[in-house]
Amino acid sequence: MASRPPRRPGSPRRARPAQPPRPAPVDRPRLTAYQLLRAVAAEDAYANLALPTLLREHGLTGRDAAFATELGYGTVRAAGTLDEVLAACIDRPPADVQPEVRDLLRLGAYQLLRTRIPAHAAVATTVELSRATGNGRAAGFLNAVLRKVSASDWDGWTARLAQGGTALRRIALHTAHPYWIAAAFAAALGEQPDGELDETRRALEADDLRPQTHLVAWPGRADRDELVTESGGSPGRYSPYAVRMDGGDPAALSAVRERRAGVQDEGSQLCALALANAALDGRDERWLDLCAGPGGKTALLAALAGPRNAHLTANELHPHRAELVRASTAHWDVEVLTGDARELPTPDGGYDRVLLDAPCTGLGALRRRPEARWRRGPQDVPELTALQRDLLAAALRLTRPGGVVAYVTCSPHLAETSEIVAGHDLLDARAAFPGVDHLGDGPTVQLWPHRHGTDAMFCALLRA
Ligand SMILES: C[S@@+](CC[C@H](N)C(=O)[O-])C[C@H]1O[C@@H](n2cnc3c(N)ncnc32)[C@H](O)[C@@H]1O
Repeated sequence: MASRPPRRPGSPRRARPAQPPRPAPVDRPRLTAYQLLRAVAAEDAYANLALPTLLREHGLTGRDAAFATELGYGTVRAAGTLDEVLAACIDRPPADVQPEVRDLLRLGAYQLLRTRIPAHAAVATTVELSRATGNGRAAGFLNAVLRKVSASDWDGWTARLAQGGTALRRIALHTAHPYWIAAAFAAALGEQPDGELDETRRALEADDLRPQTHLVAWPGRADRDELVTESGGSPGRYSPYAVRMDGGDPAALSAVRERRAGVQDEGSQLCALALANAALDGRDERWLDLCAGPGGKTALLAALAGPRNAHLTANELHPHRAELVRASTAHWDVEVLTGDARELPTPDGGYDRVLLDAPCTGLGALRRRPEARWRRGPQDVPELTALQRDLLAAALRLTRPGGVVAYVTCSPHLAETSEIVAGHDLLDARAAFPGVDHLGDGPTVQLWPHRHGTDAMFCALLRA
């Protein structure tokens, strides 16, 4: 800030013309991050959909865009743990804090505890932001609370908040996950809440990082090696069609613009491939993707079905998502139906291979949706598992005797995975994941971010 020359003691103060108060300077990346928090909290926005619009509106690119993204996504991801820290620093119930001020506090606390921004800058810029957003009357409160937050670091706060709790509670706080999700991960990894929890910690840490973008080079439409060259990425670890990008915008690639390649997590590719790879005797002509929207796996299955003289049908409950399936499969001969998979007007036993990529909690793809971990709750699970059971019964009914069903979820929650397929005739799904390491004892497959660098996808193969 420019400093004025000191006034000589005793010299008369010169009258200055009245000036309107100067608007507080706006730090656009921080303002963008704050507006993202408001959109998520007040409008139930999805952060990954709201952010690109905000970046465009503020004309942010390059380092500024990266900084706004880091602040916005990081704060949204850590919101639950940040709220516990803030509650310990506020002398009134957090629910009594005005929502705009609570978001400013979260943003300030995130900078203090999870970035290398110096404490004085984190506090000062948050106070400035309060003025720039019409919340200036809370400036003193923000300053006081954030100074208390800055008295310790992330490790110190999470250790203090976890005192007297289980080791799992500490890991959940430290990796910014709700306890019930940390418990679901531990159970899926076979670890106890009061045990060593080494792998659970690694899984939750990996789940707290932004994921690498994966591309799929659809067979028959794109060459994987050319996509590696064009994207500057590297070949996927397991899927013969995957490319792992090291950065950059996939939408800028000509292969993606020309719909020869798409964006798809390698784990999702592997689960679609597992259905195509599964051993099958007899007829292999009719494939079905039962819950297909928005059509990522449908596109890969369509690309695989054609050369094998199989025909693919896709079904989706919601008409707007069925439209997305049509768009994603426009280059192939795919029949797209719109309806409830439990009441499809197709004859029982009509299909040889059926993919049931079931609606689920999405706990295995939290890396992609910063706000999702705090929106879902354990109360969501029973309704979903009831639907998953009904959908699996429908999938088996639609499959011919001896045919195969791939039951897939992007969740590792045991209630949505092993417990749904228990009691059915399971194939050893590991055989349909050639070259994939760390697959455990089977017969089902659970992929993990920390083991495979993929979403935590589950796949069981069932004989109808
Ligand atoms: C996990 S998503 C499928 C993702 C898709 N396989 C992909 O890779 O792009 C589950 C889909 O099932 C749809 N769905 C939910 N209930 C359904 C039902 N009863 N019948 C058919 N589809 C349903 C949802 O709308 C959602 O699009």
